[in-house]
Amino acid sequence: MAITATISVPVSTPIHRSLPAVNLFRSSSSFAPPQRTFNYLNSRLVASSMSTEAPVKTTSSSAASSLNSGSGFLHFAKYHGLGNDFVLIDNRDSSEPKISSEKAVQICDRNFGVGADGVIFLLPGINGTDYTMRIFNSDGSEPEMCGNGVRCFAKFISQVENIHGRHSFTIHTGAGLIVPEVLEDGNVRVDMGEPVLKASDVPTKLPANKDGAVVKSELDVDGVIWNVTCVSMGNPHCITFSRKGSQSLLVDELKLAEIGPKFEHHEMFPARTNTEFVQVLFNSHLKMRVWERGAGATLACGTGACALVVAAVLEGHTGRNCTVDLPGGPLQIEWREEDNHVYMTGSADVVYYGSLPL
Ligand SMILES: N[C@@H](CCC[C@H](N)C(=O)O)C(=O)O
Repeated sequence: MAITATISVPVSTPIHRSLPAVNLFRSSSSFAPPQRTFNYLNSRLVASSMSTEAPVKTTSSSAASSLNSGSGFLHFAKYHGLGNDFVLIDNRDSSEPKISSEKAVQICDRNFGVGADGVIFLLPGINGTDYTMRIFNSDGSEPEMCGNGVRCFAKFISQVENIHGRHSFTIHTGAGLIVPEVLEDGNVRVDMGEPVLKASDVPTKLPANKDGAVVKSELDVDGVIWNVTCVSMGNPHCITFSRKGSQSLLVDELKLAEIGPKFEHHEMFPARTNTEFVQVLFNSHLKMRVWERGAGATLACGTGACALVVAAVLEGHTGRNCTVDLPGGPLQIEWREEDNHVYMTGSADVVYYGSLPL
């Protein structure tokens, strides 16, 4: 596939190159502040009562108005959350993604495409939510959720809807209701809902303990026994802090590309799995490397960081409030006792705007 792209870089004097003439990032006249009451069908998550300050919506945005579209072009924004990078597509005018999973694979290709860990679609909300998020991994598979992706998604909505100040949205995802809040400092705090520990729901075939969970169980990967805990944040995660009989992992020494795929495709994980290799630095500070289902080694995984803090608490390594160092930077994760929800706070940044011939 030949991909040619036009890009606009978000600097103070934007570079605008030959973009055709219809505003892609249309200012939505139907915008209303995020709703707080809705009838949501997926009961895994409960609506957050996060308070927000009134967002400010202005009439124009230089970044948004720099993106003009014409027929035959796919316009996108490239974002990253700690180096976990995504192509975001404004899909508010349709409930079906504008491009196929095959096209997403081509776009994600780092040599022949734009290059990304996934493609994310901003779709109309359903079940009373403000918006729907769908995502294709770089291999074309569709995961239920993406933590770094949802922070990028929130910043993307702020941009296309031209909202400033502190504000939050309700997002329908394959993992249920997710509530990101864009903070004054530009970081995004996300109510990621409750972790799922029941083995069959993660899903994993590993034998469960009396509570139905897989905590510090043994997993044989090509003759090496790893101690693993399995957690779903809507998508499946296998977390390991050590091999059997050895001390805490030194994650920088792992040959991730060699061992990651063996976890991902292990017969104990019928829906494949994301795997987090974790080193305990202190009782509130962890370091991780990740091998993602459908995307391989990435610089960060938000759902993975949430899942590994849950695993760290269950295994007795840390308290419920941790800093997680990922290859691309830190995330602050809290597994709150009062509501059993996991909260993730971190950055999300636009890289550039572009357009591709369809
Ligand atoms: N990078 C993401 C997770 C994306 C989905 C994952 N590859 C899967 O298939 O479950 C994150 O930040 O959570």
